[in-house]
Amino acid sequence: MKFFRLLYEEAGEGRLQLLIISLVPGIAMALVIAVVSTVTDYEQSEGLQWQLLAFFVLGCAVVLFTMNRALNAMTAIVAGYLSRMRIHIADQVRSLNLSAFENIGIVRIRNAVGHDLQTVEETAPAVVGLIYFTMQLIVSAIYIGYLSPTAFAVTMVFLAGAVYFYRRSYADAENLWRRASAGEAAFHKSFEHLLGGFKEVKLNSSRSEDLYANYIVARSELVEDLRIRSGRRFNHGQSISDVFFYALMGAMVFAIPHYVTDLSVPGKIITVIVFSSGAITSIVRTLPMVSRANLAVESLEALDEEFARRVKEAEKPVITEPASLGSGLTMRRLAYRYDARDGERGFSVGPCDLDIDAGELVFIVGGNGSGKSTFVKLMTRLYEPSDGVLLWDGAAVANGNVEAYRSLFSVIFTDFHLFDRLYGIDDIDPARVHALLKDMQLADKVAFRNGRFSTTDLSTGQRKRLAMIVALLEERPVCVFDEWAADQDPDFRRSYYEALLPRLKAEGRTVIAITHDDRYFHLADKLVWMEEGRIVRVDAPQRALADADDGPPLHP
Ligand SMILES: Nc1ncnc2c1ncn2[C@@H]1O[C@H](COP(=O)(O)OP(=O)(O)OP(=O)(O)O)[C@@H](O)[C@H]1O
Repeated sequence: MKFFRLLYEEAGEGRLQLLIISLVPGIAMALVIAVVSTVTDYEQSEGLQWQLLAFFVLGCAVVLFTMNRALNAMTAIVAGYLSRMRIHIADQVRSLNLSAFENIGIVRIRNAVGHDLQTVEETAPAVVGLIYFTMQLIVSAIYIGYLSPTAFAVTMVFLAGAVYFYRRSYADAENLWRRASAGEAAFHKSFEHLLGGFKEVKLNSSRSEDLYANYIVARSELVEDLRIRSGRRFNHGQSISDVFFYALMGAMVFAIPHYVTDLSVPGKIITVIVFSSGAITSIVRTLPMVSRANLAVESLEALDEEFARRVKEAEKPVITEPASLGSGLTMRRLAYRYDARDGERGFSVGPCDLDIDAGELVFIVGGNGSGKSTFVKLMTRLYEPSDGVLLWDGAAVANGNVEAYRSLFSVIFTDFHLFDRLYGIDDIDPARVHALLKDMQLADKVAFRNGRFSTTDLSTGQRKRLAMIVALLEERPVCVFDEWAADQDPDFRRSYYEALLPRLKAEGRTVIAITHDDRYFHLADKLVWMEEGRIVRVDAPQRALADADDGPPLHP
């Protein structure tokens, strides 16, 4: 079982010690039960049996002490595993390239960090109990064998029957639980739509009803049905093992006395079996938990394998020196294709040929869905090209320099994320931040204290202005803005095109902006037209204007 293997591996050097302190309480408890069972031999005339009392007290003390140690050790192991896995998953996620991240999906990663790790954490202490009760049963069985080989043989036959039938039910139950887990993932997807699309759902009652009734309720009920069926199979297994158990008791009371000479033996055996019933019940209750933890470990391992397949060593984040752009960027037959989904071919961008000179102001324009954002993700090397070359100052962007290359860019995507603090930007001059807040007309809304903004609860346009402040503070040589002005009022929009972008250019930065604002197209050094994923034309409006100022063009 993967779950046990995981605990074994996580225990590391201390695994032998853990095994011993997990085995000891079960053995000690079985010995205590053996002492208790001798009550049938009790003779009042013999007085208090000091030896047995001492044995009893010592046994109980050993159980308490070693059980406590075993539980503490298991807690430490599992806490270490949890922390290590969380850190590992975060590290793997930041090492993925964007397409790998999109293909794995946020829901799956959240499920691993939340549900799967939590299941492992909750189940691990139960394993100590499982070992304890199993040992108790084994030693009790040996004790029964010592009292009467016949009774031992009968016990083993009944026990084998119970285990056989329980395992059959258990396998069915586990399959049903596996299907329930898959259904659970589908349910969470629908539920994410309810949370993420709360406003849209609130405003549209038929959407609300459809999402609720046909997806959330339907998927939840499917999971409910599978869980009930799975639970029933588990319970069925438990009931059958109980039948064997009662039959065993019956055999001890009504049959075994005919085969033993010492009539105190059946009484002792029954005492042991009665105690064992508690152990069997606990084991039977723990097994479904272990089964769920096993599925959780399977899913964590599958995710980890996917990470291993997709994380490219060369893409692992490394702290790089601030990069600079000397001559510019060159793209030759650069291409990218999204993976096919549901039998549909993925959208492709390219092959694209483009030169962006350092210090240029470049506008990328084109209809919706023409591939502008995808092209920018490819150019910034968030997506790995499926074909072609990308040159940075004449040198190919390849495995060794991709991290450094990415550090050229400050990007504001349309679906940008505002962080709670300025991660990775040291030595910030608060006066500079304050001046930028004033420039962006946010000074009365947002303050900058202790390295963080006082709030990010702002309007869409204001949030974008705050994102712009962060981008400017990064002081990267290339700024990329994806339809930044789309949510700004006309004044801000004008000052973005007529003041901010030219200022960035004047500072020597290269600016690449995706835009639909044709009234400002003339400001660009290069106007890159995209259609259906391809660059169909590149204009040079500023050069055209300069040429017009210099007199009539040579080739009208
Ligand atoms: N994460 C994704 N996975 C698969 N396909 C995608 C993904 N994102 C975009 N696409 C595909 O790429 C096409 C181009 O999308 P893209 O966002 O690049 O266009 P755009 O020109 O920026 O559009 P807009 O002007 O509307 O922002 C889309 O029509 C879609 O089919």
